[in-house]
Amino acid sequence: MDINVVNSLTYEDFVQIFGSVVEKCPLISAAVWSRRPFRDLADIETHITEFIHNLPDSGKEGILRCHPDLAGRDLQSGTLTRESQEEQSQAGMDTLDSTEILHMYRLNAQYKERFGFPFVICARLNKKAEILHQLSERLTNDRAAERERAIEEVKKICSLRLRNIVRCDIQTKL
Ligand SMILES: NC(=O)NC1NC(=O)NC1=O
Repeated sequence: MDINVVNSLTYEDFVQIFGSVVEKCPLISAAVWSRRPFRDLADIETHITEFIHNLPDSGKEGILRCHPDLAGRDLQSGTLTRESQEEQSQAGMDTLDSTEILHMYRLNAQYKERFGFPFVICARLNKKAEILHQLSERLTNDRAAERERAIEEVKKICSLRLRNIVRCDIQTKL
């Protein structure tokens, strides 16, 4: 989709199309719509990032809680969003054997117990081994550092989801 087309979308259409760029948080695109006209994809991304940055810690943690576990119950029962399903399968989360699923489940539970929100990582930029490594390593962070770390991952997920929607001429490194 061209940026001029994005700028001409009604509020309803914009939220319909961009509502999932941050998992289960259509409120963010609803808020960002009022910042039109956008110069380009990077401009939309900047407004989303700003919105998230300005949230209180409870709001940031709320965003994290909207994310499904990696290789969790939603994946097993086929109730992930389309975006999350694609991302988790790209990272090989849908082909784990039962030992790996159990390992992941235990680490996810430990992480949630420690921080009060689920472990979030950009699955499209990481393979199985790296995800497990990060999950163990990030468990040792303190809560504030980990909240910020996880929000950085949300931004990467969002950036890749946006690029699936809006035509982008410039390749920036994530
Ligand atoms: N928990 C978690 O990281 N979930 C996700 N990561 C990602 O790239 N898509 C997701 O749904």
